Amino acid sequence: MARIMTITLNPALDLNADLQTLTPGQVNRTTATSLDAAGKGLNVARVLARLGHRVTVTGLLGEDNAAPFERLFADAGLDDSFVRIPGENRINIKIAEQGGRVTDLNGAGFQIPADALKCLEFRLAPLIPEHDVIVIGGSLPANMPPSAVAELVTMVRQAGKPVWLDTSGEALVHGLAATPDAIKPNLEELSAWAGRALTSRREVADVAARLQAQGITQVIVSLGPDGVLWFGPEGRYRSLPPPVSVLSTVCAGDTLLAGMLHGQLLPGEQRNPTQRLQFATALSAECVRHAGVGDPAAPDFTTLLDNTRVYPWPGDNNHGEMPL
Ligand SMILES: Nc1ncnc2c1ncn2[C@@H]1O[C@H](COP(=O)(O)OP(=O)(O)O)[C@@H](O)[C@H]1O
Ligand SMILES: O=P(O)(O)OC[C@H]1O[C@](O)(COP(=O)(O)O)[C@@H](O)[C@@H]1O
Repeated sequence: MARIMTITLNPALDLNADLQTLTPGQVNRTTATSLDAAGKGLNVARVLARLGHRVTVTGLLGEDNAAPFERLFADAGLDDSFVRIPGENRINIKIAEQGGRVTDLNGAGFQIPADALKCLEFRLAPLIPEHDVIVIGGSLPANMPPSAVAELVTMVRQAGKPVWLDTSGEALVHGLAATPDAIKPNLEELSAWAGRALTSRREVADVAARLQAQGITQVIVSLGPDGVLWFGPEGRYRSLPPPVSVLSTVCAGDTLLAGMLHGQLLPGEQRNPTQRLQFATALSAECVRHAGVGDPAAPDFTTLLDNTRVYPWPGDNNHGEMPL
């Protein structure tokens, strides 16, 4: 199995609260709550570790409430290379209603010391060559300039290693300019980058083609319950997960990215694109049935897999005009 390093610049404790229906401005009673160490790079790392990979987790970690993160590293078997900084990691609130709607309240994160990025780069320099792929995931701390993402993407590329990026907003704008190997925006994030709402497959395909022409080999666009549009080196594919009963969609995107990266790392003879997308999509559908990341060991995972559809999507017909 591969060695992967994930970078989380702004980790979070996810306060997951489940309830029937949220009534703003009222006292609401939850049916379940949990506080979990999270953040995009960490969630990706958890899935990859479950899939048998050796994973190093790094980034910046606030030392005042580091304990739940350190417990996760130990429990999930993740190699901890986080740079500790003064202060607290943020708390992100995730309100999951019975109907499947999730409301996210994501914090801005800690203020980082002036030398934090340099310290991290110093930590990363010897680690990057030891890993097969680097994943950069999530937002940036409030006072970190978005150009930091471009700096990190460039650092990995210059070391000759592939880099996968999952972020949003200005950090995505800067990160894309540095040409990562793969990205996994959802439709909203890609639309924000494109500067307009993308409402048809053709519009998404046009944006993906621009990114691929720039050198971003894989553009994985997630569409929530409508699955995935994948623009990769082997062609274009569309996947559709089976209907599942949704408890919380938090971590679905991170699970999808981890599943796609796992497929990429399989030995050559197992790297069938249809099966890889099918696996990653089914794993992300598994994820939304409960809190936390997707579980490939779920007892009915094979059924989910069998019921996940993947369609090659040739460019020479009018499918591009289809709504998403
Ligand atoms: N309601 C759902 N039912 C089944 N699968 C889902 C559902 N929501 C998300 N997924 C799966 O998880 C993937 C990622 O979800 P999405 O919400 O698009 O990402 P993000 O969490 O990054 O916004 C989707 O592409 C899909 O495969
Ligand atoms: O860094 P950001 O963009 O605020 O996102 C962090 C949040 O995203 C998550 O990683 C979940 O992401 P996905 O739902 O996209 O998989 C949460 O665990 C975390 O609270």
